[in-house]
Amino acid sequence: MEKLNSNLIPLRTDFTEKKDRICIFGTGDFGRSLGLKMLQSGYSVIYGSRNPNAVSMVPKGVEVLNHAEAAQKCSVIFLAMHRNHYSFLAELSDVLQGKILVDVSNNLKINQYPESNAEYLASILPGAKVVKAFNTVSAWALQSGTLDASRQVFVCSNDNIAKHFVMDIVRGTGLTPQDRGSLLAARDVENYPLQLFPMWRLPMYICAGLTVFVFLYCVMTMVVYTAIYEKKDVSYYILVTIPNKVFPIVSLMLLALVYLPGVFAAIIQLHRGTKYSRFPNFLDQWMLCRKQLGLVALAYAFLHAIYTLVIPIRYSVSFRRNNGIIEQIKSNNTRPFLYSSTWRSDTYLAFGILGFFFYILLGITSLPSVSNTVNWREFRFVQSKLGYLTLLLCTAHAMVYGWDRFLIFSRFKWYLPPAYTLALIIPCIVLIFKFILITPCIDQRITQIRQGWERMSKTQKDTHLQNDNLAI
Ligand SMILES: NC(=O)C1=CN([C@@H]2O[C@H](COP(=O)(O)OP(=O)(O)OC[C@H]3O[C@@H](n4cnc5c(N)ncnc54)[C@H](OP(=O)(O)O)[C@@H]3O)[C@@H](O)[C@H]2O)C=CC1
Ligand SMILES: [Cu+2]
Repeated sequence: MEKLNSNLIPLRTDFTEKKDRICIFGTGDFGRSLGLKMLQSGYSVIYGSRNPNAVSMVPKGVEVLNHAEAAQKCSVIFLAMHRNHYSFLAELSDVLQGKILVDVSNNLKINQYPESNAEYLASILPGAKVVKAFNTVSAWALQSGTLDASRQVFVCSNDNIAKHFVMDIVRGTGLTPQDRGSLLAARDVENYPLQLFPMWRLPMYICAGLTVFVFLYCVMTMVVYTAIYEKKDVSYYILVTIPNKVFPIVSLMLLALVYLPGVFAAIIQLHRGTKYSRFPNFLDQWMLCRKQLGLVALAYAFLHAIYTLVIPIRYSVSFRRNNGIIEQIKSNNTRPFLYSSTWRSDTYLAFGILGFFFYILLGITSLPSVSNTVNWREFRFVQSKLGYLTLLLCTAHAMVYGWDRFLIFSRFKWYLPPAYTLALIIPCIVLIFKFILITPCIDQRITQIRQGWERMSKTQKDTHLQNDNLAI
């Protein structure tokens, strides 16, 4: 304790100039914007530049000195320059000894260098306290004050005190610091601004692939087939009828794909008899993007609902309806009221509405602001139990809608089933396996595996049995 205090106290007194003086090396875009922001937030700013006398455009009222002079006056120095210029800092190692150096740099490509810029800086100046921060906010955002994107600033360093000091500066400028740990995290922090929706990429590819496939399949089975074999032109299906098949079909497939990896994982665990082994890489990736898959599925379900609502106002539909009435009048023959059709249409509509309702509920609970208000068990209950219920209702909705058009009743050839029968394959697999997995003996086995039963000692097993109610 004694030793710890003697280490900490002198350091803290070193940096008592909080809200006082901050040094920025580099008078480029970022250096100028950061300086302005610091001034507005109540800090005084000194710039370190190669040509102190030739510098223009820096905020009014700031001092511009050469690097060594500027560094001497401050204990915190922001390096607003590119990594390839860091080498000259080695000459300043004496004056930078013990100072906090904030590395704000970004690269042009992900993993451009073998080590992160911050670690590289720390290797050039072993005597300085390197902190990675501010690289996730743009110069433009700092200057305009409209931080449209994230206000979060990731901060990491091997020196805890220096890190917390910089986190206070971040707070002082109205931004939100997020502690990312040691400099080992710097590589991820540097890659972060270069990423473009990394978690959305796989779901988007899957969604685009399925959409194109189902669309072409529908065009072939509905438009081309009818044109060739029935000599009828129904190409107008392409704008509403076919999209209103593609959206629900792909939505149902995607929702099933959210739950399929869970089934695979359970089967793998059952097969291996332990949960202490890694899943194949593809399954890991798949598990990680389930939320995004679910949200795309929800968006498609929305489109399906909207497309369905416009059906009555379509010309082709009202024409057929009116024509039907005229036919009946002309032939003086009233069609009978079909109870089976009433039941069928009401059933699939009811399943559809309830399925859509739970779909939306699932989407809402995945929003961070909502999921923060429920505990882990509640979240799991909603996402898993309600998720399967949604899948069940939506699958039932599709089955009842098209049951008479199923494979064997299809007017198409057996090798060209209607697209929605294809769509039912994955949901049915998931639901059947889920049903098998929740049967008591298999469920118990999975719970044992998840609790690492085999690896436990007798006493551990006893405690587990006592705590059984708490088990997942
Ligand atoms: N622009 C942005 O939106 C963001 C930038 N960053 C990072 O901030 C850093 C600076 O970016 P930015 O301001 O846009 O870049 P600029 O090219 O606009 O400015 C870089 C500054 O570095 C200094 N410099 C240039 N060459 C040398 C050298 N050979 N030796 C020493 N100093 C040199 C110069 O300052 P002087 O002439 O005064 O010496 C120059 O103005 C980069 O690492 C970038 O990745 C991070 C987040 C956002
Ligand atoms: Cu539907």
